[in-house]
Amino acid sequence: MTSVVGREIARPITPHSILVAQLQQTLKLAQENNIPVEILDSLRQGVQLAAGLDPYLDDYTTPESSALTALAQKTSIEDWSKRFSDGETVRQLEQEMLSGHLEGQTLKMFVHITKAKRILEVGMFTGYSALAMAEALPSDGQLIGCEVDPYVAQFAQACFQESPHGSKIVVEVAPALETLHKLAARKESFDLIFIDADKKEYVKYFQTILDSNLLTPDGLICVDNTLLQGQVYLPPEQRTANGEAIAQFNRIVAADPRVEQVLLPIRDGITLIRRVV
Ligand SMILES: C[S@@+](CC[C@H](N)C(=O)[O-])C[C@H]1O[C@@H](n2cnc3c(N)ncnc32)[C@H](O)[C@@H]1O
Repeated sequence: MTSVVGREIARPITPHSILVAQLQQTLKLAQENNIPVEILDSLRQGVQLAAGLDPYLDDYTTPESSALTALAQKTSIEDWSKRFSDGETVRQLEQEMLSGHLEGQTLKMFVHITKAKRILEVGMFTGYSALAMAEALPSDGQLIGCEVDPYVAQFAQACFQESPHGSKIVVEVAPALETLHKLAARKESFDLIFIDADKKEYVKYFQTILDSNLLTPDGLICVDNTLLQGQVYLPPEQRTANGEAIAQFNRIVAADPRVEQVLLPIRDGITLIRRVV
């Protein structure tokens, strides 16, 4: 489990972990008040069922490599707020951005299943998902990672050097849309594309990828955070700007006749998209 190593425990940022925290708070309130024992028992069972899921998924998913554990640990002890206030990062980054064990192993499995040789990652942060996917690439495979922040790109590259798979990763430091257009102009294409950068630009990434043939004919697009903490199905007035952007992205993908998609409730939601026409 990568979310609890290091200096600080990551705050809940998935619909399920937010639900667990909410249920635990409700149970605490119920215990402090004069609640009938049947209601308390029922609530306790609900908390047990919900709180046991994520640790169980972690326990029965293949462990991450030692290089990934080290990367996650290094990410969790970094003082991201200070890096931002000191002007070292161009935006406020946070350890919760790192996808982690379950999602990393899921992506790695997709690379094995699709036999991808060329991967594009849009939004790399400290490189956890990039390295997880690179571990599944053949020795002549390549992953291009798009990252806008030079500090975190360098942080990731230092971690890649500690892994025998790091040499498969090439980092492009620039706004992702610029990199997508540059790659399209060079007629490059990818078997697997992982989208995980600016939520407000997801629609543009998706449309650029399809319109510019950046995806190979049998290629797979994986999109992260498509549940956005549950905001996409909560009442619209409870959505942040990112929640609204993802709700709109999901509607646009669902209405696009060029693709078929499935939204998996893994972590904060991963949508798999393939081109059909
Ligand atoms: C959620 S994090 C990526 C997490 C990473 N994929 C992982 O699984 O550990 C998003 C990253 O996208 C980067 N980003 C945000 N907007 C971007 C843009 N327009 N172009 C490139 N990178 C961007 C951020 O700097 C951040 O590092």
